[in-house]
Amino acid sequence: MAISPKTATDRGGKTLFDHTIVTVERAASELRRGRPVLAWDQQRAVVVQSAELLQEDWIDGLRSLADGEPVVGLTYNRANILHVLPRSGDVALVLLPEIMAGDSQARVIQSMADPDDDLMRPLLGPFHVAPTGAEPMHEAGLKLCKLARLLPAALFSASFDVPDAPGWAAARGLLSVAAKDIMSYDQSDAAALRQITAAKVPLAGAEQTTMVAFRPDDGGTEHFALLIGDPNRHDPVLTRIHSECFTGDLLGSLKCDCGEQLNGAIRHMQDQGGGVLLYLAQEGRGIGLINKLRAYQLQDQGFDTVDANERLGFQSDERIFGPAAQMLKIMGFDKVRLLTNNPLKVEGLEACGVTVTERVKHAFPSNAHNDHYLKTKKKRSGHLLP
Ligand SMILES: Nc1nc2c(ncn2[C@@H]2O[C@H](COP(=O)(O)OP(=O)(O)OP(=O)(O)O)[C@@H](O)[C@H]2O)c(=O)[nH]1
Ligand SMILES: [Zn+2]
Repeated sequence: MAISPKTATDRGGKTLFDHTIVTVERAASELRRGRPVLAWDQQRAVVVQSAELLQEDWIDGLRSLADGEPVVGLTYNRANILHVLPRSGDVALVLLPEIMAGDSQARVIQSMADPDDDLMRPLLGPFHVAPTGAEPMHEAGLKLCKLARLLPAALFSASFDVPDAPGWAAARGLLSVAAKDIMSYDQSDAAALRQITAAKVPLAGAEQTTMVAFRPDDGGTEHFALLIGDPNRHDPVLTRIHSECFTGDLLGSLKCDCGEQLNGAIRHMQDQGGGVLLYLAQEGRGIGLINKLRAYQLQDQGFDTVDANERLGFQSDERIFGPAAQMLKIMGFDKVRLLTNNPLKVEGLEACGVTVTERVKHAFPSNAHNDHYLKTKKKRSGHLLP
């Protein structure tokens, strides 16, 4: 169905022809399909391709699109593991490595991205950093990989001057996206959240519960809130920001404390006469379920939860709190008593304009499987745990 200009400008005063979020979402989906996209900044551009999904013929494909050799882009954390460092900033551009007879270049590039192979290929390298430093499009390219829930590593064409990047891309059947739109995506996606619907969902132990659904106008990430009881809007509301954990929340995994924290928060709110549970679609501290399972695989090899994330090329925590703050504001809450052991959640929420009047501790006894995880949270991530 075509969208008439009237409909397009009708939704909360925003225009659907402001393509920012739509374009970033589409570009992320292209990467997930193993397709390249063009990232541009001012008059410069690079073609970006996810490293983990790379196929051999695309290396020549990138050579044919831009003069010069492609380079592999890695975050500081991943580059550090491979003993290369960025020339500046957080992105290392690495020359295509020599390959041994019988190996494929795409396979070696995948191994540079994916630590699953670190033990199988301990002699990978040495790697050499490219003579030119990263440009804004490279940083944006890696951010786009993260938004696509892929490993943050990419094959980039040589960068080049281009007066009309969208036109250049369209002529070659590629999607183009501005680096600045990728970098501001998190804020725009959160700011565009709208309440879509709300319905009663009686929970065992909290029968007066309403589930409220939020979605950005332009098709980005959906988040949910549970209103337990009917908390009043004038006093600070008992609140839990809970990041999605499929394994802990749904499957009852003993590897983390999420399931207990989720059910414990609902019980606590019921006992206290009401509260708000914000259920954020930020699985695995924002890296996605597949990457969390990769992190678990590394933990099976002996790395702790922080080192595992970093070995994958991520920060130890990739979450953002804009969506949580936005949902609270839309529902009419501006002051909270936050159920958490994590000081970063308090800071994150306050930075987004919500007052945290009190941190309410939210700890549960450990078990044989999550004891080390909880100790790591206390020791390395500053969690206020007993
Ligand atoms: N990357 C990664 N994510 C994990 C791991 N274990 C649990 N998670 C994720 O961590 C998040 C836990 O979120 P929360 O319980 O809301 O937050 P928290 O930082 O532990 O802080 P609290 O409010 O004190 O519970 C969920 O998204 C889980 O999926 C892990 O080993 N690696
Ligand atoms: Zn969990």
